[in-house]
Amino acid sequence: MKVGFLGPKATFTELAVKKVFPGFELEPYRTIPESMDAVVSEKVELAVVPVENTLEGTVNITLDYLTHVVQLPIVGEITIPIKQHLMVHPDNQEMWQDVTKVYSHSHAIAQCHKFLHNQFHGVPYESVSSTAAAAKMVMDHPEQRIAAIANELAAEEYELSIVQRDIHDFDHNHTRFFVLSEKGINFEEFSGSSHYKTTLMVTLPTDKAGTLHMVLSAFAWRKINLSKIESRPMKTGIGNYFFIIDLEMKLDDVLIPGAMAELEALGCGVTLLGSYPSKMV
Ligand SMILES: O=C(O)C(=O)Cc1ccccc1
Repeated sequence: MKVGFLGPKATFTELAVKKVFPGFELEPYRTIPESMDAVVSEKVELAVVPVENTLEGTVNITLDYLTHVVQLPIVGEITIPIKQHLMVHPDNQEMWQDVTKVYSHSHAIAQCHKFLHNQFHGVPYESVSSTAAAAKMVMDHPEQRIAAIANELAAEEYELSIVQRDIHDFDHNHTRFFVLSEKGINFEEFSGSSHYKTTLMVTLPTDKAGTLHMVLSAFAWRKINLSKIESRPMKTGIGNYFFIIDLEMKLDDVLIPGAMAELEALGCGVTLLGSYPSKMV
């Protein structure tokens, strides 16, 4: 089975993939949407995509592409700890404090804002497609005094020197990844986890006051725990939003279908994005 992921080699996404799919054939893609397209066009059986980080919140491109462009079932969730390190080309190791630019993925830069503000005040940073792409760029340009923020594996892969370890601003830095597949993968087998979540996409009717309150109460009186509710733009006009709601339970025959029917009776649109085991590595 082939797994698509945000490349190049040694991204955090690849780390997440390797934790639960060791020995699988890996196919790196330049962007998150390209890795999802590869599932649709059957170049890979599944894709693993970052969806939320503890420090920086939702990876908007992932949720937006999943809700607006491709319809891929979420079959699993992987959460891994994230440790960010600052790395330079070995030629520039001695003068690492004189770097003229820092490259990384926008989420990684955001996770290290305090560090960058204190240690590299005034030094510009630039976001690139992934942390590993930044590391590769530093490897390819020893003549430039640039640094990358990336993980340990990237430092090894691209033969860079880590000059500052653990530069993320808060200790509890984790990222959640979705496993997407149309192949009816049983993620419980791969992850060994039987802790399930269910994710719904809910649109509200435009003309009714208090609908969000009623949506929440449909879950509340059934004692269905919500682990996340996120609003995202419908992209149809200012103020038009839909909701992504994560429920802390497996899709059953009674409670979730009952709640979904209640939301539909309120005039909401409800789509099941997946009911899947959640693995914390
Ligand atoms: O750029 C990467 O390595 C990714 O996999 C995306 C990402 C970036 C920062 C934290 C978690 C995932």
